[in-house]
Amino acid sequence: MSDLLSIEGLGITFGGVRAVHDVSFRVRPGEIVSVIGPNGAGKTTLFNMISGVYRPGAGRVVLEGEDVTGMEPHLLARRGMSRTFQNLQIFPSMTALENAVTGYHLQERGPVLADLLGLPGARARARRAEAGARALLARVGLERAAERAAGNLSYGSLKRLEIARALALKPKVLLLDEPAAGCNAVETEEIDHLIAEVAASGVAILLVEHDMKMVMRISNHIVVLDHGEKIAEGDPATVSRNPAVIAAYLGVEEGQDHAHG
Ligand SMILES: Nc1ncnc2c1ncn2[C@@H]1O[C@H](COP(=O)(O)OP(=O)(O)OP(=O)(O)O)[C@@H](O)[C@H]1O
Repeated sequence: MSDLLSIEGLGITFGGVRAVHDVSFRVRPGEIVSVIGPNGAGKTTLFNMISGVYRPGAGRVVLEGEDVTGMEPHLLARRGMSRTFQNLQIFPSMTALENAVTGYHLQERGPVLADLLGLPGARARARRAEAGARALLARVGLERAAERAAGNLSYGSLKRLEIARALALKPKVLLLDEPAAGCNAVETEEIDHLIAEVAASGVAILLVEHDMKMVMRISNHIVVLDHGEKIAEGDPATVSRNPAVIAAYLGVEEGQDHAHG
């Protein structure tokens, strides 16, 4: 299968510190690719460059053969790349349904004035968005929470709500920033299933996640960063046996790892 997303030599420097340097990898439709690495390895920075939050200092982001480097997040979303954030960006006083509906607004091209003026079509659009949002809530297992204030939902439900909202954009690639952070084992497993189901529908998933068990369970491909550089990539079994990866996680300098057998 051909590449959907191609990351080519991405790099960025903050005040002389090389946060990410020359990172390349590819993501195909339906594939789950995880970016892992110790704290400060550059995962979030890499994500922010891919999703248009930061403009890379070097390299390219290519989406379906088109150079989208540094494109603003809302424009990327229209081209099929949507993301969630490490810190939930849910409106707590709004219902789950209203939060899911907000996902549709990015998708629409300029009907806001028509909506404000109450022109014909606005109500039909609102109905379509609501029906779509209800279907998405069902897809993430939240149909019965539709009318509840988001602020009263469990953490795991909020994480699923955020994924529902990102799915409203009908992404071809979905970037998930720590989808299991703060979740208990049961909630993490529910998110596992949801991610697998979304990938099975053909959406490419790119995720940053600290929960290593989850990463090993669900990833088809893992990219490992350390000190801003890619030190390994491959399937979970290969990556978890890689001495450089083990050393990075143990904080051992390269060359000393032999001492550990
Ligand atoms: N906006 C910024 N300004 C200056 N330095 C930054 C900025 N963002 C990140 N850095 C630095 O870049 C490096 C990579 O940080 P980053 O947050 O991307 O790592 P990470 O792998 O996501 O870490 P964690 O696992 O702790 O979330 C770190 O040295 C960090 O201090």
